[in-house]
Order: sequence, then C-alpha cells, then structure tokens
Amino acid sequence: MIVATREPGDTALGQALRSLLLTQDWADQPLQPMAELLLYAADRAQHVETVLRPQLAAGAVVVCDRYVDSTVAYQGYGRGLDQSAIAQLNALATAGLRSDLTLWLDLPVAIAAERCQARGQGDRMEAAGLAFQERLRQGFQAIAAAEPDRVVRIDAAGDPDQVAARIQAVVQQRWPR
Ligand SMILES: Nc1ncnc2c1ncn2[C@@H]1O[C@H](COP(=O)(O)OP(=O)(O)OP(=O)(O)O)[C@@H](O)[C@H]1O
Ligand SMILES: Cc1cn([C@H]2C[C@H](O)[C@@H](COP(=O)(O)O)O2)c(=O)[nH]c1=O
Repeated sequence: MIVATREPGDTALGQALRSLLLTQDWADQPLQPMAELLLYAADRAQHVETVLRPQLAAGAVVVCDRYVDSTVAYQGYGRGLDQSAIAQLNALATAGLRSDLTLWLDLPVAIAAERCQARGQGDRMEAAGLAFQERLRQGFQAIAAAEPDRVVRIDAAGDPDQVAARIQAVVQQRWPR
C-alpha cells in the first residue's frame, strides 16, 4: 500500500494551520519567523503521530510532500533561524522519525517563478521574493551535499512526464524490484 500525504495540511489541525501559514492576510502584523517555525512544527507533530507512524506500522510506503528538510531550508536558510534550534524542534516534532529518501525537485528560481505566475495568485511563501527563493535553493543544495545518500536532487526542468521519469529512475535504483 502506498499512502500519499503532505505537510502542512494532511490532518484536520494541519488544514487549519496550513491556511494560517499560507494566507497573505497577515500584512498588518506579519507572521514572525519563530511563530512560523512553531506552526510548522505543530503540524508535523500531529501528522507524525496520527498519520505517519500508524501508516508505517501498518506496512504502508509513505510518500510525503515535504518534511523536515523543508523546515531546514525555509525557516533555517530562508528565514535565518538558528539551525540547532530547528534540529531540536524537528527531533521533538518527529520523535526521531526520519525519511529514508528525500527527493529535492530543483528548478532555477526564475523558471519556478514563471510556473507560479502561470498558476495565478501565489501564497505567502511564494510571495516572499526571489532572494528568499535563492536562499532556499542554496539551502536544499547544502542539505543534499551533507547527506547525499538520503537527499537526491531531481532536475525539475522539462515537462511533468520527464520529471516523473527521473523520479522513477531514482526510486527504482534505490529499491529495485
Ligand atoms: N514539469 C512541469 N512543467 C511545467 N509546469 C509544471 C511542471 N510541474 C508542475 N508544474 C506546474 O507548476 C505549478 C506548481 O507545481 P506543484 O503544484 O507541483 O508545486 P507545489 O507543490 O505547489 O510547489 P511548492 O511546494 O513549491 O508550492 C503547478 O501549476 C503545476 O501545474
Ligand atoms: C513543511 C514545510 C513547508 N514549508 C513551506 C513550503 C511551501 O512554500 C509551503 C507548503 O506549500 P506546498 O505547496 O504544499 O509545498 O510551506 C515551510 O516553510 N516549512 C516547512 O517545514
């Protein structure tokens, strides 16, 4: 069984947190980086205990759209929060549950921005600007360089079928049938 899930937003609490995190309605009182970090952590704690651990215990293969590496990239490299505090919070929220493999879909920031524009109005993170997006990309690069066996870069240029084929090749190499 394969279970597809995501952070933030897979649980009922997570859906409420996702809309708080991604809305642009905070203009008058911008969401502070530490508050943002703690909200992502709350989503993760709920998700790990009520979805990820039960599904793994039932024998499922779990495919999660974003996990702790996104916090290191976005709140660490992007917002500039202390990486050791992030590591401690990630460890608390996950109680040590790690991914076997993280696929980083990498795209030059300008092309990613074009795709976002084509999709319409962006969310709060997408509206954070090109310099922020560049820091994220550097962050994911550093994460992948530090743990090359666990974090694999996927070239996300090209059409969806091409990107899917690249993902399939990495997964098949990792877990041959
Ligand atoms: N290979 C591709 N070529 C062109 N457009 C793409 C491709 N992959 C995704 N898109 C488009 O880019 C937009 C964003 O893609 P997607 O929904 O997968 O990202 P996302 O998970 O929302 O991204 P993020 O997590 O950074 O917000 C969508 O409009 C999607 O149709
Ligand atoms: C888990 C996680 C996510 N984010 C950011 C990354 C994205 O901008 C949004 C989620 O939107 P998506 O379209 O579902 O990818 O949240 C983050 O900043 N920190 C995190 O830990």
